[in-house]
Amino acid sequence: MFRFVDLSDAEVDALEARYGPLGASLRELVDAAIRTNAGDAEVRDAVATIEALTEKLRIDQIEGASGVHYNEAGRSWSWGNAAIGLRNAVAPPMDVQQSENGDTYAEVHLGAAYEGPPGMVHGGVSALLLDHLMGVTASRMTKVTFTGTLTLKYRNPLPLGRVVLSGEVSGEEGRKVFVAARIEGDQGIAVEADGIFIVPVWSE
Ligand SMILES: CCCCCCCC/C=C\CCCCCCCC(=O)SCCNC(=O)CCNC(=O)[C@H](O)C(C)(C)COP(=O)(O)OP(=O)(O)OC[C@H]1O[C@@H](n2cnc3c(N)ncnc32)[C@H](O)[C@@H]1OP(=O)(O)O
Repeated sequence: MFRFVDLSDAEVDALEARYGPLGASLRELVDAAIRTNAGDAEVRDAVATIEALTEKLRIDQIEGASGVHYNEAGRSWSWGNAAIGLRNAVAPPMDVQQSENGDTYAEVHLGAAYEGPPGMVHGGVSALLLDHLMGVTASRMTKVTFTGTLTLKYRNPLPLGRVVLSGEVSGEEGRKVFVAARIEGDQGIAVEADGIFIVPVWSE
């Protein structure tokens, strides 16, 4: 489930330098596909080019999904993750910063690919990003935690653009870690979240 890989941090950096630009250019492609006004011929040509690229990448593939990896130094990476995956065009990708006291913070730009109501961030996208940031907050990247219960209050619409997430542990009780978090845009707090994250019995 969490796979140990015998790679140094420098080797992981080199792989990220190879695949990071691939994810970034795919995100550009997604945005361009949503916003293009190109005509029939241009779009047909684009489809053929994309299909050729897909075939090129299919030549050598892993079995199944990307998984969550960690190395000797305690670094963890999950390049397919829906919220933070470097190689996943679906992921913004969010970069979660953790301060020494464990509080978390992330600044994310959400463009056209994350729209729900017109010009606003999709509520499920807010939930996705909060869930992940809160999972990191609960785990402190030192223990496995799964989302048990997530409660969200959508207080105000969240315009597309720059958003800021923050979270902190609000309590602990046995294998339960309580986390509070929020997401805000330029007009203030849009979503408030409370979560109960559980250290699964099998991970102890
Ligand atoms: C090798 C080490 C490497 C470490 C490196 C770390 C790297 C970290 C990497 C990445 C950071 C994290 C980023 C992740 C972010 C994404 C988060 C997600 O999307 S998670 C996916 C969605 N969630 C699920 O799929 C859960 C599905 N449910 C389950 O698997 C189980 O139900 C689970 C684990 C939640 C509980 O199972 P039980 O058997 O362990 O727990 P029981 O013994 O029943 O309960 C323990 C206590 O928890 C409460 N509890 C149980 N389930 C609860 C729930 N759903 N809500 C609230 N409380 C619950 C119970 O009432 C009990 O509390 P009482 O001790 O009696 O006070």
